[in-house]
Amino acid sequence: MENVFDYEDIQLVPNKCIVESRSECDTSIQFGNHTFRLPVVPANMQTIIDEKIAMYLAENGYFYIMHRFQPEARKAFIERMQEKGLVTSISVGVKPEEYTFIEELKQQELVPDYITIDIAHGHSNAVIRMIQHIKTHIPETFVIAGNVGTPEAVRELENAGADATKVGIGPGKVCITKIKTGFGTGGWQLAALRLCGKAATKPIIADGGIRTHGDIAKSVRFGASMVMIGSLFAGHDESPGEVKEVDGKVVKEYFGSASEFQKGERKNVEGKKMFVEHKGKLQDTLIEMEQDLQSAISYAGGDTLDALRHVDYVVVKNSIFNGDKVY
Ligand SMILES: NC(=O)C1=CN([C@@H]2O[C@H](COP(=O)(O)OP(=O)(O)OC[C@H]3O[C@@H](n4cnc5c(N)ncnc54)[C@H](OP(=O)(O)O)[C@@H]3O)[C@@H](O)[C@H]2O)C=CC1
Ligand SMILES: Nc1nc2c(ncn2[C@@H]2O[C@H](COP(=O)(O)O)[C@@H](O)[C@H]2O)c(=O)[nH]1
Repeated sequence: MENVFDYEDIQLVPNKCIVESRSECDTSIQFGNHTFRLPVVPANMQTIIDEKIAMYLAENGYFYIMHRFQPEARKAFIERMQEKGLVTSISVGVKPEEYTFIEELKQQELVPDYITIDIAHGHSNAVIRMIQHIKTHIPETFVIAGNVGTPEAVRELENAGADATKVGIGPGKVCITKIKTGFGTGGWQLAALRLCGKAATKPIIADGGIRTHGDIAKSVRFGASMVMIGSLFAGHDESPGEVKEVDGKVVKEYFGSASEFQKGERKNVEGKKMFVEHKGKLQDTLIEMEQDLQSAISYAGGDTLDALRHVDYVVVKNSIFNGDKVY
């Protein structure tokens, strides 16, 4: 495979600025039937999102995807969001009970705006069958299918009816898939995104491996409509998860959805737990992301996200931080 690189190997090349202030740059994105403030979505993981955060995000114009690890809570969640006129966005798996769940959503008029099929190895007949099941029973729902790491998988899931595909096998901060199986896009996630983006005819979500806000701009440059982020959203005041003090510093837990902490057993474990430094308010991070992305758009020489999609780039293998550890 040629042209393999990751986020830290790439720098985007600036164009002449067309705005007087970065605040003129518009970071909004249309995704499905809705427009969101940022092309960013917190990962659908139990230590990243809960109902309170989902509501905050929806009320403030951000996209969200609720996780699927409290399956029995999903209907009441949809109901509460619908009562408030908010976007509804949930996750499902592929086990037999999930088929019944989809049928019940239809019968009980609890059709969500977005459903994400959240599976480790999304290039599979199990995911194709679930896409088709959702599209048969609730065709109006926007279906995000994943995760995948190849152009073939993107095409196959799109052909099965997916409205968007999620790209990233193993680049995540708490991922150990690459170590346990030897497979994935870890270390070349941005190049995999580029290949998938070229094959896609519908939106793609870049998932995993985002370590700096600049990586969001790079993801958009290489084809992402939306960027899913876990670790940068972990550790906030609002983040679910255990808090503790280590060496006088407050830290919060962040664990993988395929970790034994999530699964409750040590079987097919492909995720780990770590503690991240406490980061303050989620709102402050979202605002900083928006400002950094506005700045990126200004360097791209435009005033909307589209400007980022056409900028030139250079490969500066492992050198953009000049040896500094910035994250
Ligand atoms: N983005 C990523 O790189 C990764 C993400 N994850 C996250 O971990 C969570 C758990 O994922 P997952 O294990 O798929 O969910 P589930 O535990 O719900 O498994 C879903 C179904 O797929 C089967 N399955 C899982 N992996 C494979 C595989 N490699 N080959 C064949 N069948 C498989 C499972 O059977 P059985 O368990 O019996 O094999 C099960 O029937 C998800 O939230 C996922 O996003 C996990 C790993 C990688
Ligand atoms: N291989 C695994 N990947 C996982 C697991 N739990 C979540 N994930 C993926 O990571 C991203 C978040 O990545 P980050 O670099 O932003 O922290 C998340 O969206 C999932 O796709 C897991 O247990 N194993």
